[in-house]
Amino acid sequence: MLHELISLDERPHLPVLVLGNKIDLVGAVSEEELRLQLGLEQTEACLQDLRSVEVFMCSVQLRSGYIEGFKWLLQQMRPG
Ligand SMILES: Nc1nc2c(ncn2[C@@H]2O[C@H](COP(=O)(O)OP(=O)(O)OP(=O)(O)O)[C@@H](O)[C@H]2O)c(=O)[nH]1
Repeated sequence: MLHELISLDERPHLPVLVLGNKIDLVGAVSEEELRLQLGLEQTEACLQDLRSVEVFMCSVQLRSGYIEGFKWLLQQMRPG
């Protein structure tokens, strides 16, 4: 599903923000593991020039991480 979204020829300029939430919980996966599980390593390698995809680890509970993610998203969507 994520790969289908990322690989879409339609609107290739639109960025994709992946939020890895609940990092405050014991046993939460690391960013590395999340990227691996989502297959984002390969995606980055082959789609780097096509679509921006970024992972931000966060915790809504601790109010951390997601603001940076949305800031990144806004930045990607600014013209120029
Ligand atoms: N510990 C912790 N709990 C969270 C966090 N974010 C959301 N939750 C809790 O996770 C539960 C499910 O939240 P929902 O907003 O219903 O999310 P959902 O996508 O419908 O369900 P899940 O996929 O189970 O998270 C709620 O009890 C939230 O309070 C977080 O960063 N840390």
